[in-house]
Amino acid sequence: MLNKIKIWKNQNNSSTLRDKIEEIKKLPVPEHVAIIMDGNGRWAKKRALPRVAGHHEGMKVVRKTTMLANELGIKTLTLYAFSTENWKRPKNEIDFIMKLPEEFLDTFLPELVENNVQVKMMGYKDQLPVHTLNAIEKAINETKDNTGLVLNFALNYGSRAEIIDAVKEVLIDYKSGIIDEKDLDEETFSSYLMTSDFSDPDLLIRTSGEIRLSNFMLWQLAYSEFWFTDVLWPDFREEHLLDAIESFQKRQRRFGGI
Ligand SMILES: CCc1cc(N2CCCCCC2)n2ncc(-c3ccc(F)cc3)c2n1
Repeated sequence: MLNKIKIWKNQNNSSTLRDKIEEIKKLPVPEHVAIIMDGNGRWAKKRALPRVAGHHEGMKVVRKTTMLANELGIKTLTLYAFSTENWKRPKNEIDFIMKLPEEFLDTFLPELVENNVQVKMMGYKDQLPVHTLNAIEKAINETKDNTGLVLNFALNYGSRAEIIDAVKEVLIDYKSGIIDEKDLDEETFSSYLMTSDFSDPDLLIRTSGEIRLSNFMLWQLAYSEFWFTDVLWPDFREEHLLDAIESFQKRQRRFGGI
């Protein structure tokens, strides 16, 4: 009997989820969604597991979130996977995290290719382990002609460093006569950032109840809608992404106007 109830509930949940997806698809979805995937360590701690168990569980959620974002027609999904500040963590945790891209791609790259997903990365590559970078660059190369969702991983990324480096590049171009001060506007400055190929995020999602940006896309998020949830990233499910997008669709964005 209990088994039959579980089957009925699962069937019911999946039809509810399917209904909600169809409802969401009737209205414009955010073109660019950015997610700060927070709460992995706390998820593990709640279960008396090592922190790395939370990161591993969080990796599985990346796949399901990516597949749903692709199905909804979202153009770009940027995931904050490792910040420039994360190097302060214990070495064993960093070593584990730096193996996750290989594990993820070994398992899911065929599915990403099959679903027309394009993998990209933004961040400071020089400090990443070679094995991590090789795996990511292989995926970038194998998906470069795909035209579906752009899955953009922010790895060893820090927004203030990104802005400082952009200013340095502007100064170099100014001294070389490539640009003049009258040329420098928001659009021109944006072209010097790591996100020059992307539109600004329309929606930022942050999990685990933290309400701060943590040095993530500070320039690019100027006009983005924010959606915060107490849900820990390893517990983030399709319905949470749908809730965030439904909230976005109900908001009227004014970009400073009335
Ligand atoms: C190297 C930092 C890191 C951390 C991480 N975590 C740990 C923290 C956040 C939660 C998700 C799991 N994941 N999960 C997938 C990737 C990944 C990155 C690039 C790529 F091409 C394919 C997969 C990943 N990368």
